[in-house]
Amino acid sequence: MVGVGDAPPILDFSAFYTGDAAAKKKLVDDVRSCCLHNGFFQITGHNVPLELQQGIMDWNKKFFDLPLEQKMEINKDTSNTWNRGYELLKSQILEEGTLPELKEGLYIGDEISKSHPYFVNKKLNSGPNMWPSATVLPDVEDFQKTALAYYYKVVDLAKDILKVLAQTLDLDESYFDEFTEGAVATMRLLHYPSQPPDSPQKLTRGIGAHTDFGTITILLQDKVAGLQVLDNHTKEWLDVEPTPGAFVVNLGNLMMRWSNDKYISNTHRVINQSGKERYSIPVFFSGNPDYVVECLPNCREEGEEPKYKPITAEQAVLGGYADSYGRAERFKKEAAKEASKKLVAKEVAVA
Ligand SMILES: O=C(O)CCC(=O)C(=O)O
Ligand SMILES: [Fe+2]
Repeated sequence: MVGVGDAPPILDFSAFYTGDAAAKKKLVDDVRSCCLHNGFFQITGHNVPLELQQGIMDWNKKFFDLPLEQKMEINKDTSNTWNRGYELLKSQILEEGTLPELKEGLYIGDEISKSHPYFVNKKLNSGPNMWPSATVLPDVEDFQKTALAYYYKVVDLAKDILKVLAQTLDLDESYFDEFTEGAVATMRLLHYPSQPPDSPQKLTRGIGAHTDFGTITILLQDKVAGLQVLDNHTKEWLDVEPTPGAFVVNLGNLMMRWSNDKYISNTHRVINQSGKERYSIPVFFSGNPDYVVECLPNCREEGEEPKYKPITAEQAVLGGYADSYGRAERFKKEAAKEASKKLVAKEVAVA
C-alpha cells in the first residue's frame, strides 16, 4: 500500500504474465492503491527489453545532437498538420505564469500512410511520421526501426496495464478491449537542457506543473533526475528517481474523468537543475479516438449522477492541447509586443 508522502512505488508487473493468483491479486491491489492515491506508479518486470529501452534512448540523444536547422526541416508546426516531428525549445507552457519550457521534443506515432482512414478523416495525431532525411542522418533507418519497435512494444504494454486497471475496478480484464482497438498513442522524445544558473529559479521549468490529457502515460527516464510528482495529500513535491529498466506509469485526465474522479490524474513537473542534459520518453496512450467515454461501472453510487457528460477520447485530448499550446503562443505574442514597444521607445529616445 502506498502511504502519504511516498514516492510512486516500483511494482513487479511480471505477476500479470506469469504470477500465481495471489501475486496477480497483489499487483491489482497495489495498482488500485496507487490510482486512488497519486495516480502514479512504476513498473519493472514488463515485456519491453532493456536493450530496446537503451536503443531508443541512444537515438533520443543522437537526434537532439543534430544542428538546429536540420531538426527544423521536420518542424512539427510547419512540416505537417498531424502533430508529428520536431518541437522547438520553449514551445509550450503547461504551468500558468511560468516561462516557456526548457525542453525540445520529437513527436512520433503509429506509422500511418496517407490512405489510412485515420489520416483521411484527420483523426487525432494520425499520419506519417516525420524522420530526418538520410543526408542529415545516414543511419536514419536504424532510428526508424528502433523507434517504431519501441513504440509498438510500449503500446502493447499500455493495453496490458489497462487489463490490470480494469481489474482494479472489479471489471473483466477485457473491459477496455474495445477502447484499445484502433487506439492512438503518441510518443515524445524529450531533451531538457540543464537550466542555466542565471535563469529565474521560481519561473523556470523543463515542463511546468500539469496533468496529462490522455488515458495513461508510460514514461522512460534516462539517468538524470528531475521529474517530480505532487503528493496529493501533503502537497509536497516527490522526486521520481530514475530506476534502470523501470517505467513510470501515470493516469491522465481522461482516465480520471472516466472514473468519475475516483482515480487521480496527478500534477507533475520537471525541473532540471542537475547541470546535465536530461532525456526522457513519454508515450501517451489516448485510446480509440471515436470511443465514447462515460462514467465507468463501479465509479458512482447507485442513483448518483455522473459528474461528466460523455465525450470522445479525441475531443478530450484535443481540449488539453489547445490550452497548453495556446498559453505559450499568447506568452510569445505578449513578449514580442513588449519587445517592440521597448524598441519603439528606444528609437524615440535616440531620435
Ligand atoms: O520528462 C518527464 O519526465 C515527464 C514528461 C511529462 O510529464 C510529459 O511529457 O507530459
Ligand atoms: Fe506529463
